[in-house]
Amino acid sequence: MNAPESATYDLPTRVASTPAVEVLSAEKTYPNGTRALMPVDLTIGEGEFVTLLGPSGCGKSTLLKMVAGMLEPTDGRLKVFRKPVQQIESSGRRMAFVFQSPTLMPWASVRTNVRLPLDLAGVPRKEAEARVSEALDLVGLEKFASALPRALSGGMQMRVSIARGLVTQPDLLLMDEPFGALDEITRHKLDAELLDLWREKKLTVIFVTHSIHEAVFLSSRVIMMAARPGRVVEEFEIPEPYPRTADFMVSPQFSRYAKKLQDSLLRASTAADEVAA
Ligand SMILES: Nc1ncnc2c1ncn2[C@@H]1O[C@H](COP(=O)(O)OP(=O)(O)OP(=O)(O)O)[C@@H](O)[C@H]1O
Repeated sequence: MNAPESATYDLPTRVASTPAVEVLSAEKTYPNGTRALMPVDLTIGEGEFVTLLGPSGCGKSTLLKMVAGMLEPTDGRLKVFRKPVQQIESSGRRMAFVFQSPTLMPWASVRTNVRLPLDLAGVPRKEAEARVSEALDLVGLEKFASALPRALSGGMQMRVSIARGLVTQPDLLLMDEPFGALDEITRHKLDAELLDLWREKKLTVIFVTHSIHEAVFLSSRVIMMAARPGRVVEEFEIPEPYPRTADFMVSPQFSRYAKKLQDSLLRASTAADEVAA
């Protein structure tokens, strides 16, 4: 992806001012009786980069899908840009969801795949094409607009998926382990590019991962969750300046944050085992 024009980052961390997402005692029990989430209270400010971290089954995806309005809470409420999720359009703001798998239409070109949300929304073709070109440019795939997905590497397919999210010009980007299936080097490259996009587009991001290192590298705040039943157990600020370069990853402070998260993850996993025993 292209670097933002100005690469000077002055913010130590984003200051949570206006809430972008408010989770108000929202909980979820699935129809089969699985208690996926105990009541969660969480406010995410505009411009934050928040990561949900925790052992398998702790409800990260469930929480993200409730924020997206793809799942109804069993009890409690969620607001996005001060409106109930279903009324986000009336706030004049938009959100996009990027899944772990790129889920591209294999028979359609990169350009057509990225245009899909605009076609579904009935955006006129000329405007849609211009926005697709801009989104492909942002993720560095403008030269591959006519290619079919199978001609692209896993990392490039994920970029297409991100472009498809960005084409709707979202204010809030929800990402469910988007780089989990990629090799370490590609993942790190996309992490760095995502931070550039976050900064350039002034996005609010909620990012699900299993990776402590990814969480430290990306986040202004990490929410630690535990399983059985799923719940939020701790949260951590990562008040380090952006951009976060490769040097940050080998710094003593990076190791300190990683150790804190590792200890917390261990506590979260042990808590689940004790509940299960
Ligand atoms: N549609 C569903 N019906 C019933 N139970 C579900 C459903 N989706 C998820 N669950 C259960 O809810 C709990 C939370 O699942 P969820 O996928 O939200 O966790 P997660 O933290 O995202 O897990 P992972 O890290 O493995 O992706 C798990 O016990 C899971 O098996």
